[in-house]
Amino acid sequence: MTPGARFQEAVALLGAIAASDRPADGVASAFVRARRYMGSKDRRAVTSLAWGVLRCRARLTWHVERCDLTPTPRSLALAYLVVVEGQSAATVRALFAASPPGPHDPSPLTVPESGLVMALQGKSLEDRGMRASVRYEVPVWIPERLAPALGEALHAELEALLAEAPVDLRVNTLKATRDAAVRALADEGISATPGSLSPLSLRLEGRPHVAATRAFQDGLVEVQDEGSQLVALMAEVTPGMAVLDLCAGAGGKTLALAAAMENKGSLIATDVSAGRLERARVRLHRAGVHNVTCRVLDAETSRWLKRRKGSFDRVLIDAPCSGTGTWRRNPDARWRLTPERVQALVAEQAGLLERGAGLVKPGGRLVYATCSLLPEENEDRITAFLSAHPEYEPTNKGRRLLPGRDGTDGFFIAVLTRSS
Ligand SMILES: C[S@@+](CC[C@H](N)C(=O)[O-])C[C@H]1O[C@@H](n2cnc3c(N)ncnc32)[C@H](O)[C@@H]1O
Repeated sequence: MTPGARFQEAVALLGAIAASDRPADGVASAFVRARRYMGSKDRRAVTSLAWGVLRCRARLTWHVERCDLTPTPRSLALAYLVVVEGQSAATVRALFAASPPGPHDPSPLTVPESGLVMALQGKSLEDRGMRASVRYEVPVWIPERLAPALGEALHAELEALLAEAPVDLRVNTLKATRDAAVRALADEGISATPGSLSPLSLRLEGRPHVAATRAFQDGLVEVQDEGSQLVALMAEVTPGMAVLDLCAGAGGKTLALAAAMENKGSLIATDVSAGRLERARVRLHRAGVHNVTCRVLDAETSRWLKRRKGSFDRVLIDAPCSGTGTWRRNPDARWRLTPERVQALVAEQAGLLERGAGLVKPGGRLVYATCSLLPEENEDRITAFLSAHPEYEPTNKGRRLLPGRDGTDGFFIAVLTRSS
């Protein structure tokens, strides 16, 4: 494909992402699958331009609007080429110069677009005139909602959310030690160094294709953010316990809990999503886990759970949340979050805490976690829960993990012990 055609496909991909309410990576996969004429280099170029634009969409929008143009996928991509990649006006014009244009080439530059390309020459992405929400690429209501929790760290943490997340692995202690996993990865040309927060974590150099390695396929390692590993560690499960992972999803924490339990005792993994639990089953099999029962939460499972009141040593609620702590990974997720959605999530979280509370046995613990940075999903939920549940005492009222300070995704983890 010509460079112009790649530009045109990136614009089409951005349009498809904007028109869909599905996550951008899913839209992108379907987009490239439907275009067999794209080779692997074309795909990389197209998605890398589209992702680049998404990562600085608010700042590019600011620049485009200052030039009196409407921000569209095409005007934003043009602005990206000039402001972020520093392309000259002549190089940009050359993308549109195919004569005659091929079927995948872009339509000629319009006069206002040429003006935009000229006006942006030499400009940098950031500008003192941008307000915080533009500068940090977040919805306008976000900075003031995060300020009470982050205080002076607000700007540094918003900045950290703009960076790309590193690739972290958790070593599966059912199959390997951390040293053995490092050696196995090194044999496959992957360099990994121990993380500093979790004794099981490895941080990889670069972004290798982990799923293609023997170490991964043999279940020695799983991809998991170090913060996510800490959630499972803070549950302090031991072999032989009865544990419920109420919102198990695709099993990230379940896997870590099962390894800590050394495959002994009972671990029930429930979720409302059958598809996610199916993915969990595949991962549990690869990891050599055999003390887990996966159950889709339907009316029957709910009745079954009710009969298990007061019977678990640990109940983990890895709650559905805004995911604000994971924005490094999903450049478009931040633009899909609304205050109304947060409100709905808060109600779900309160409901899940109520449900989990009754299932813990006296002396057992309820572990509540989110990958959110918003106080209403975190500290506020725990305060409200504790005031309604005198039978619970905080063992840890809430530990926060922050991308800037801790180098992990943003997390909140509270551990509450049932006294009676
Ligand atoms: C943060 S994700 C869980 C991630 C998972 N624990 C992991 O480590 O991979 C939240 C999960 O909660 C599930 N969920 C949403 N509402 C639920 C409910 N009422 N009961 C149980 N699970 C629910 C979602 O389907 C989603 O998989």
